[in-house]
Amino acid sequence: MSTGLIFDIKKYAINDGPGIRLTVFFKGCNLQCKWCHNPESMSPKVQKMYNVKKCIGALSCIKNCPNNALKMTSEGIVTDYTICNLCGKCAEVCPTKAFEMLGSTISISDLMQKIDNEAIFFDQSGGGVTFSGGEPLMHSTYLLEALKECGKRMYHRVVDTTAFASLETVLEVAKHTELFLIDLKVMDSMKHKEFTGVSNQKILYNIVELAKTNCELIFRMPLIKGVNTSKKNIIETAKFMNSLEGNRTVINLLPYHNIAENKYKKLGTPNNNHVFEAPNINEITNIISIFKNNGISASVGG
Ligand SMILES: C[S@@+](CC[C@H](N)C(=O)[O-])C[C@H]1O[C@@H](n2cnc3c(N)ncnc32)[C@H](O)[C@@H]1O
Ligand code: SF4
Ligand code: SF4
Repeated sequence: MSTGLIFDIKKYAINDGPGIRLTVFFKGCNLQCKWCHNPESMSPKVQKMYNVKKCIGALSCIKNCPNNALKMTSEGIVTDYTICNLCGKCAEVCPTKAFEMLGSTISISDLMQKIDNEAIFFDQSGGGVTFSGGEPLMHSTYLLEALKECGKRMYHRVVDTTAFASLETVLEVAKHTELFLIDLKVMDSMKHKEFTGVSNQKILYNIVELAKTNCELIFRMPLIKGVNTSKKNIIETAKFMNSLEGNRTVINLLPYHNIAENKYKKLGTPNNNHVFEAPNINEITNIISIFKNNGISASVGG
């Protein structure tokens, strides 16, 4: 049985598909979006987060570190990552959880136990399980095992993905998924590469093929001023959606927010000095009507 690196499991999620859901967040992403609100999901390795505001100077972390990797400074505890082996012993003893380890492996049977515990909410609300991240398709062996187990129990399955994987993987996962949530981040491939680290050619090709299956597809677009809010990009997005097989005409708009600002600081990775902005309400209304005029039903949220 495989194991997956997971950084969070969120109960009672209501924005990751229909009904009340349990969302499993994988750690590791093959895109590196400059606006990502889950920076703790980007690295495929276990990480350590330090919140200086929670640190009361108990120093139990320093005493418990087997490698002498911690030092008290005027700016709080500093880790020497050349000797820290991410064993987590500092986080274990920290009384205020100023240190937090990000990412742990979990067996399929343990994961299924957590999912089964929430099943009562799925039945009552028309919900189910969502696999998100990070990028779930980076963990395809584990993901497929989990999807198959959920399928045996008739749980509704959503995969929240970039579709940046081999077509073979995407189509195999599609056999065990009811609904895909997929971003159309920006249609211009150079811009896509500039802001996410990869071109969108493979993504768009995979979506064309995915649309030929019976899976439901809901598109999402993080709305970021100056990146993807131009009339040209909205029309190109609508044109692409209209070219797909099946009725693929729904897009959820997610206005940019910077709730992750603090997380970037705690991870010690300031967000590349990029300052992003969401469009204002008038601009969003205009985007929705451009979509509408081009046959696409767009709304905020989801
Ligand atoms: C964190 S991603 C995980 C799934 C997958 N990696 C993806 O990008 O589609 C989940 C959703 O959050 C959105 N998102 C990420 N950062 C955001 C931000 N700062 N503001 C608004 N939406 C954001 C993404 O566009 C995506 O629709
Ligand atoms: S993770 Fe382990 S090695 Fe690293 S600072 Fe904490 S206790 Fe020391
Ligand atoms: S693809 Fe998704 S998880 Fe990965 S960096 Fe972009 S928004 Fe974050």
